[in-house]
Amino acid sequence: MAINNSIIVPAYKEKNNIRPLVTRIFAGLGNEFSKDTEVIIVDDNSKDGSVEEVDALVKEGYNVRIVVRTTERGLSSAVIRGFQEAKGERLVCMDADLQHPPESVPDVLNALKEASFALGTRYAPGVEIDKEWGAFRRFTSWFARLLALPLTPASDPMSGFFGLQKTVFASINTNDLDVQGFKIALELLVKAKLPHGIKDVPFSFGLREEGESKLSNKVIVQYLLQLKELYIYKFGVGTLAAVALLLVLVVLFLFQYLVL
Ligand SMILES: Nc1nc2c(ncn2[C@@H]2O[C@H](COP(=O)(O)OP(=O)(O)O[C@H]3O[C@H](CO)[C@@H](O)[C@H](O)[C@@H]3O)[C@@H](O)[C@H]2O)c(=O)[nH]1
Ligand SMILES: [Mg+2]
Repeated sequence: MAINNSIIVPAYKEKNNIRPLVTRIFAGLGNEFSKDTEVIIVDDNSKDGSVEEVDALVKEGYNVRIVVRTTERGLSSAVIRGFQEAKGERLVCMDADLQHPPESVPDVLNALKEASFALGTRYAPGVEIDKEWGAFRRFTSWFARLLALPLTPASDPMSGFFGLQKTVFASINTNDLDVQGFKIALELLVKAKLPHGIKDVPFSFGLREEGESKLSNKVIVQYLLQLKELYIYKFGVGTLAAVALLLVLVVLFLFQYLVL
């Protein structure tokens, strides 16, 4: 049967999460989607048994494959690679560590029946947000969203759980995308043409139980640099404004070193 849906999972040292992730995705897909969906794991040479785990799942009949990159690293570029490998007309991106509920994948696929972009959002009525987060993490998350507000009206542009139509992805020149860092959804929301708009898919961001987060200070700096690029891309900001923005970014950079 032809594949209509591709679930792309960037993964680095996620061996223990791969089995529960893949089995829960397919269990959640139900009759409508399970036959025409593939899962593509894009692994950056973890060498932790992830390849063997995927081989075992393939033998059990799951439509999953793993792309191992040996010369590149990084979440966003891994997602782009997965989109390029995908056979489906509907593309979904989600993390390997089960923080994005596999059972919500059908909601993303259903949203893509109408919308160009389906955005998993942690900021919607009735959604539980990050119960374990302290005040400072909540503040930085809120502030990071505030900085992105002039770029996109999307409710959660920092989300790593989203979907888009293959035609939307095909209309972008991937060389125009900044693939440093974690925020590939933001990049796509600003640069892609979305003729049928964005549909929110509320979800509760779970806790990582296996493995470790790869979020680092470097990722925060990459986000700030990405914002600067996107402001210039969108507004063609003049020199003065760009310098002002840079100053803000430098202050923020120092701020997170002083406070963290
Ligand atoms: N291939 C590859 N995968 C990576 C890399 N770095 C991280 N990943 C994978 O990307 C996913 C997210 O990484 P985490 O380390 O779990 O990130 P996080 O701090 O939980 O961040 C998540 O939440 C953010 C919102 O708070 C999101 O903005 C972000 O995109 C991500 O979904 C995981 O599946 C992880 O294995 C990399 O260099 N290469
Ligand atoms: Mg995580």
